[in-house]
Amino acid sequence: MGTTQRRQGWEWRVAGWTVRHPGFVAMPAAAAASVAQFGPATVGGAAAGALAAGVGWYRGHPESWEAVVAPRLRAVCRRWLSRAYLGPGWSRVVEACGLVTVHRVTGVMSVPRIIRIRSHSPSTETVYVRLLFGQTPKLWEEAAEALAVALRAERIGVERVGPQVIALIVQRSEPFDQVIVPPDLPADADAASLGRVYLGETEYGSDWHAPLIGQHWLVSGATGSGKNSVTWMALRACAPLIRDGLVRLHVINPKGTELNALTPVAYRYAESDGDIVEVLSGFWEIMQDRKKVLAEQGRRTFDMSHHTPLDLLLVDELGAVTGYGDRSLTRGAQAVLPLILSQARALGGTVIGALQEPTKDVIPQRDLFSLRVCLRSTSAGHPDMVLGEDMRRRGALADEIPNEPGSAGIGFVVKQRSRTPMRVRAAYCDDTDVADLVRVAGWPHTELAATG
Ligand SMILES: Nc1ncnc2c1ncn2[C@@H]1O[C@H](COP(=O)(O)OP(=O)(O)OP(=O)(O)O)[C@@H](O)[C@H]1O
Repeated sequence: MGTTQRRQGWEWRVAGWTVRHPGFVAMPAAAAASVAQFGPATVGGAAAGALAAGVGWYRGHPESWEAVVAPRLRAVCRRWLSRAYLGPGWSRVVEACGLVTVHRVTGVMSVPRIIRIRSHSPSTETVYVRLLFGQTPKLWEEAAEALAVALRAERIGVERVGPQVIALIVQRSEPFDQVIVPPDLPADADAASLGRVYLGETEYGSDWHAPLIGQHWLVSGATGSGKNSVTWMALRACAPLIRDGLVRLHVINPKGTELNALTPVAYRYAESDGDIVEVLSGFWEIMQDRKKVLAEQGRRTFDMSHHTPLDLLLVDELGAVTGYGDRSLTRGAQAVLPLILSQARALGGTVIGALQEPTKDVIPQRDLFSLRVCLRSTSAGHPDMVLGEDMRRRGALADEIPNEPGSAGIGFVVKQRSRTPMRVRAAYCDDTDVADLVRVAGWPHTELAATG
């Protein structure tokens, strides 16, 4: 086929645009047809009625308006009123960031097309883009910082959506400007759901949930980043189950701070090196016994019951326990912790570990933690270390979360399906909430609480 320097005719380009955006033709056409059919007064009356209904909805039921209408309205405004996403503006942005291609012979510039925009929260929008022939998602990941400057965004994450399609997560401002208040404690064991524990909110304005049963969680963050808020939210979900003996807490608290509030409700509690090794070994023995019980019962999966409760191991300062603590401690911990992490999930053992400095030697078997949360970190290498390779480049800028009290509890997790980082904020339990939790979880058999 020959090569020409002529561009495609404008009428073809207009026709293509119209096919891609049928609403722009269909809506005026429908309005004109309605006026012709029913007369301007009837159509005007219907439009005024619809407007009044919209205003009524906006004023009368803000929650459903925010959930249903606001994201759509925001998306339309961003798409068609923001100059950055309109034809020439978007071309300028992607050209400046080196994301266009230029035909070798004709010199015609091809611009990646915006397929659609979604805006689930006022601070964040998701821009779906069709890649040009020869482009890779990685190219866009590498240009993310330049794109953020060009679009005047705080952060841009790049998510692979499908063949030739990526989503740019454009964070315009901090989505979390308020402390998130935890929901009420579950009234009884039936109301507690460990398959879907409420942890806080996501940058899209939706609730952040994670399963606890059959999982291990890892929370990493610099000092003062709010690591314990994730642990407290897990414990809130468990409170009535702890009271009823369906969940048992094994608490390892080398720093001796904050988690010591759990002493009255812990099944086992340890602060000193010797006690820590003993609690870890005891936990592993329980798991081995559980293996026998399940085998005797001919069961392959664990069901929470009084006979086989969920054993929840909380390890504050995992780094000290596995890495930089006294040798007798780290050697003892390393003898059993990898076994616990690899085998306990199916046996009704769950681990929640918190650490400050995520390095290879202090995170034992990172991939065995199914939920990994990276709160504010002190190094650009930490997000990848905790969340997985390339996560910082895809937008998990945990090292850029400001070091100030207003940012505590904010961090990143990885969306399971798309392997993309998502900004989240954990709800915050203050001292009164912790006291309530301990009161509700108050276990009648505290005399069994062992070490510590
Ligand atoms: N989820 C949250 N939302 C809002 N503020 C929070 C949240 N979590 C903690 N904070 C605030 O941040 C402060 C520090 O939190 P916290 O001590 O739990 O951090 P940390 O990561 O456990 O620190 P360290 O490693 O030093 O123990 C708390 O006193 C509280 O005021």
